[in-house]
Amino acid sequence: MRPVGSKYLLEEPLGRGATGTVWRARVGAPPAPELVGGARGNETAGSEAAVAGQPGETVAIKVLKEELAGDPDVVMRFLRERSVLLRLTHHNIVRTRDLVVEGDLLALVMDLIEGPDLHRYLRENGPFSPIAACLVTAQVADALAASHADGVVHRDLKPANVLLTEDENGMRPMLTDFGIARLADSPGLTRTQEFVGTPAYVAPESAEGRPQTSAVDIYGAGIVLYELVTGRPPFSGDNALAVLHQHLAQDPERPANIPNPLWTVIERCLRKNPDERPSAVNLARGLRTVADGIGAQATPQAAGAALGVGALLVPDPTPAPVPESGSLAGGAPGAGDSDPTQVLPHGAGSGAGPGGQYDPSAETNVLPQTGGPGGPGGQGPHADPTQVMPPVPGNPPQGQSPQQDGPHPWENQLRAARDRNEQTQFQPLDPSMDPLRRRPQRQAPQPPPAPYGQQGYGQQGYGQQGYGQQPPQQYGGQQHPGPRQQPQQPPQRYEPQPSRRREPRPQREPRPPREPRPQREPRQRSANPMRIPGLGCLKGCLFMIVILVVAGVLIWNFTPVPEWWAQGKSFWESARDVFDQIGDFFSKFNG
Ligand SMILES: Nc1ncnc2c1ncn2[C@@H]1O[C@H](COP(=O)(O)OP(=O)(O)OP(=O)(O)O)[C@@H](O)[C@H]1O
Repeated sequence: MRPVGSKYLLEEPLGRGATGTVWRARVGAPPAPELVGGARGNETAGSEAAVAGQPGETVAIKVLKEELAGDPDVVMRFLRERSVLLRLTHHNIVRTRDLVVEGDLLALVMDLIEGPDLHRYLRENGPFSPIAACLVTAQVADALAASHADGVVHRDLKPANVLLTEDENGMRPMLTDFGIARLADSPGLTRTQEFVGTPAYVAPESAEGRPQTSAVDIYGAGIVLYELVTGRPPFSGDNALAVLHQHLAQDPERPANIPNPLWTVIERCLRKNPDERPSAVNLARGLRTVADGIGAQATPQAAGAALGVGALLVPDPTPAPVPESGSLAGGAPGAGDSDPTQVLPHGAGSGAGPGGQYDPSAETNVLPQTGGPGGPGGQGPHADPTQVMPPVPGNPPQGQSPQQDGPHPWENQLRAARDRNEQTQFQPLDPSMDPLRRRPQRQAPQPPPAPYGQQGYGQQGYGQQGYGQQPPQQYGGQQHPGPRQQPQQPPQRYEPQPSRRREPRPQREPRPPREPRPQREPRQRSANPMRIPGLGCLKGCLFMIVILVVAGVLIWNFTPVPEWWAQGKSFWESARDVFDQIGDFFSKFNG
């Protein structure tokens, strides 16, 4: 096990994304009291306290990729975002417990969520019923409302970033990866042309490089909602550029099974103009109204309210702005038109018609060439637009940014944060056990999903035939039969099942708390504890004097110096004599 920070031990990788690897980890023994004191002394001003975990408690730790951790801008953002992320607590947000800076390692410590993510759940269980989709997305919107109120925009909302856990009310979606898009959005990284993003969920303004606000998250929520009811995102294409272009220019196709009120919500969220999208609060309210009104058992009033949901979907008059809006595709206006990350022409905005004017070959310096399936970023005819874009090959060396030339403005904070974490109690570590040396493998492809009823989250869960038909009590105790349900079935709750994502493992014994180490005697330099100031220097002087005396005696006895001295010759005359004698010697020898 590898220690991270002063108190975390990485155990096993849970998965890897574009920005780093998530590990299951354990809180280790608390650091010695004097170290804790030292740590507090170094805490950066104004930062929130990290969540103190219990020894043995399991957590999830996202270790950011090296190229992120090596970028001074990312480190700067990491430090700046610390208090924001630690403050962000909500029922539907995965809590960030700590941010660790240790040497070149940056890591986010989070609560460990045992359930699958929504992407995996969808793949294994198929689409949700409209009611279930509304209720899940409403909770995601709750999380967004809380974060937007705090000025935090997620910017990478997608099913893979919604983890599913369960509580006494049933399954609970929890939004994770807050702030990660912001960290990855470093000028240094975008300059090296690494595109970090997921084309299927990118809002038009992000794709086009316009300023972004919290409305990008509403767009992402609209895509997620669409995907929950249909099983696929609305826009797909041969390559990422084609997908991005559809976000800009194409309206989503309406599937047959979507009730009118639900389509109203989706259509509003997917408006190209961010100012026309509802606020997160209104989205949550609208979705619950729709869920109440579209079931077979809905009252006439609820059905009427659902039909009028459009009136509820009022846009946010003051959307939270995305600071330093370096976009996925290009710089915000004013941010520098020469931004090499520009991929889509500014002119190809919402007004651009299908088949618009943009020439993919002209703006591929960020997006990978669509050279073919399997090629970097070339996603082929069956490309999955939900995949994170791979980095472009042939990038210049990572982590170069202008700030690297001079001292970074956040250097002091960085040093303080590193000091704070550098009291790690290192334990002897078998290299073969070091999880950071073993590159975590992608999880093996899962077997095709078993039929409903045999799955962990299947029939009794949130799936197409589960949650949607028998929503849990928390939603007013009413049943909301969706179009695909059989209303006669007794209400079913989501039963906790072992996650299909990870093999069940034997319960570990909690480690007994470590014995306090015996206090060590302070180190002494000599047997004599009394220190005489200047003694070291005096010893050196005496030693030099002895050497000079010995050298003098040797020169006097074994060289002709005393002779020269007696004859009163100068140094140069003596030296000339010596050379003459040597010359005579050799001429005699030759003769
Ligand atoms: N707090 C957590 N608890 C348990 N598992 C988690 C947690 N956070 C992430 N995971 C899992 O770790 C895996 C990788 O997560 P990560 O966020 O890195 O992936 P991603 O969202 O696909 O990528 P990225 O957001 O970097 O583009 C996912 O399968 C996710 O389900």
